[in-house]
Amino acid sequence: MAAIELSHLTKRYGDVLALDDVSLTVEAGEVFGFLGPNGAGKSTTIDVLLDFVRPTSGKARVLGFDAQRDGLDVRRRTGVLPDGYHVYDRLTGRQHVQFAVDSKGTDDDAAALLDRVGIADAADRPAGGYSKGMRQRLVLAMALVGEPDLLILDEPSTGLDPRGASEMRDIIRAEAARGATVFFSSHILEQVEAVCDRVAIIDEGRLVTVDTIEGLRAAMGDGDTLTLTLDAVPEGLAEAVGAVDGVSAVAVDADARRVTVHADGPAKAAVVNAVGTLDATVLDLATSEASLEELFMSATADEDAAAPDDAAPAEVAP
Ligand SMILES: Nc1ncnc2c1ncn2[C@@H]1O[C@H](COP(=O)(O)OP(=O)(O)OP(=O)(O)O)[C@@H](O)[C@H]1O
Repeated sequence: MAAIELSHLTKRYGDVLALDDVSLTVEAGEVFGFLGPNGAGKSTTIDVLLDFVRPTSGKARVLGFDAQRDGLDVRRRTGVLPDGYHVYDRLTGRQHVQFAVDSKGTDDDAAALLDRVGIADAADRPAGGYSKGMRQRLVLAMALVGEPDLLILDEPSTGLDPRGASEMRDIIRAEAARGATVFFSSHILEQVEAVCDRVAIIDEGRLVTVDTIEGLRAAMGDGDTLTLTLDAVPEGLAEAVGAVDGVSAVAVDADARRVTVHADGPAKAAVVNAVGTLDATVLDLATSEASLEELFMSATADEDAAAPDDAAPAEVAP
């Protein structure tokens, strides 16, 4: 059974088309990343899944239930870390988690959950005095109550330091290992890359792509960045390298005597050969995989900006 099934989901707020005909299936047990820039429609999608917002048209099924008709059933089996959750200043961390335990009617141990998210020491302090990261951890503990079948995490790393973000990833992995489906939104790409089975990219309400990270990389084609350090920058370097088949961008840093090239696999050797025909010696050579950041920028860029111009290679930052 699919954990989440969106079919032709559309949401309008007056003139704003927040979701535009979004169809998407998340399988049970998947860790699924929902990526997109600010205002893309991520929170709106999550709000529809939880029936906080009604779609203008289209359908959402969650854990086999109609999200709009059986919202209560969905919420009973789902743990949610909402965007911008406000804690109750005067209640302690323990009271918050106990409240979630009582509301869901489970027998979870509040202290154990607070320990799991790393704030056991602060369990009996009022949450009003918690830092942003501690609040985020507290709300995560509440989301974990009752071993939910589905965890919906809206920007889960907000406010977390690197260690907190790493612990968040460990918890996501552990929840998936237990059999839960995890659906989380983010614009922090490393978070997604580190834990996700698949990723959807949404932009301006439209689903741009749904794929694995590896699939995304393969689809982008012109994968790698090649950096050559030379003994000198010869005349016509950018032109010679830019003319190589498979090169999509060239940048020359004359001061550092460095040329950075965006090229597909076979083109890399041809680039080195092209430099060899000029009056220059290659002192050093480094390649790196296209980062998810580049993939994301490329997937959400305007079509004009995304398309490399073969005739005149665009500059890329070295
Ligand atoms: N209640 C609302 N009334 C009017 N417009 C709204 C409302 N909620 C969202 N929108 C608009 O819908 C679009 C999608 O917003 P949404 O909050 O879903 O984006 P998001 O991807 O979650 O963004 P962010 O990463 O900034 O949280 C935006 O243009 C936003 O201004």
